[in-house]
Amino acid sequence: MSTAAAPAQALVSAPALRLTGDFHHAGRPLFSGLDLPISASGWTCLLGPSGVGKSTVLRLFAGLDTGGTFDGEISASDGTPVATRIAFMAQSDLLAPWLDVVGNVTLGARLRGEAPDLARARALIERVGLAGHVDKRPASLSGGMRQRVALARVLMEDRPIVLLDEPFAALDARTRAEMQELAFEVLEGRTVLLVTHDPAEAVRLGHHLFILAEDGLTRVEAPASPPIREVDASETMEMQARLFHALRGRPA
Ligand SMILES: Nc1ncnc2c1ncn2[C@@H]1O[C@H](COP(=O)(O)OP(=O)(O)OP(=O)(O)O)[C@@H](O)[C@H]1O
Repeated sequence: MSTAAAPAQALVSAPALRLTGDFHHAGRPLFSGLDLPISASGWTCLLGPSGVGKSTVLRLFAGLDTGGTFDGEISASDGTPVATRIAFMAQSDLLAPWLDVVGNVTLGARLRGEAPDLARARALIERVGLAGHVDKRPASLSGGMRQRVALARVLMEDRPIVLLDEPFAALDARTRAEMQELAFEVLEGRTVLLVTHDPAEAVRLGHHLFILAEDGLTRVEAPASPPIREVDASETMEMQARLFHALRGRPA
């Protein structure tokens, strides 16, 4: 097993989270009376139509600007602040164009004034399949390669709470499956909130599944077997079909 699979340090326990409340953009409600529980030390997947507010939910957890007004509460089961314990991978890769792959993967440590763990960074870069590209800048990488740099960067952070906004969306099918497996392995024990449009991905990775729609939040029962699940297992495929129907507004 690669060294990248192991946490950089002993994991501080990962809390459960909860977001409750209302959110408005320019006086218009985006969601009202939302109550989203995120279980400790597992993967919660959030699906739903474009523009319904999934990224906004992630940004609220991360304490980032949303351009709107939130009237509610974000809490952790251990009673300590959430935003300072988060690693966040946004929908756009947000790579620094002047840094090479190693520089981008170790950016968090550098910004905090810490010495980056270069061995761990290089191991993660190898695990995301970019060992031959360490000296390249983002402009000379494909979209899928840039997304893998951003994935390595968020895995490098080794935080108890990890927010992922469509982290595998730019990847081809094979690489996507491999990166799902890598993320699931490296993030073992973390509290993970994954936003995805892909029912197959949600069913493969999720301990808990939610659909956020214009009329509110719906919990969809995940398969009984624990993730990470085989793509072609019958219960995975059956659940994927049910989730797909639920996303189309039909009974799950
Ligand atoms: N900074 C902003 N200022 C004004 N409106 C915004 C801002 N950011 C998002 N919105 C609006 O808020 C709504 C929710 O956006 P959000 O990105 O959270 O949706 P989403 O469910 O993640 O969508 P997608 O699946 O397409 O990524 C959208 O209608 C969007 O137009």
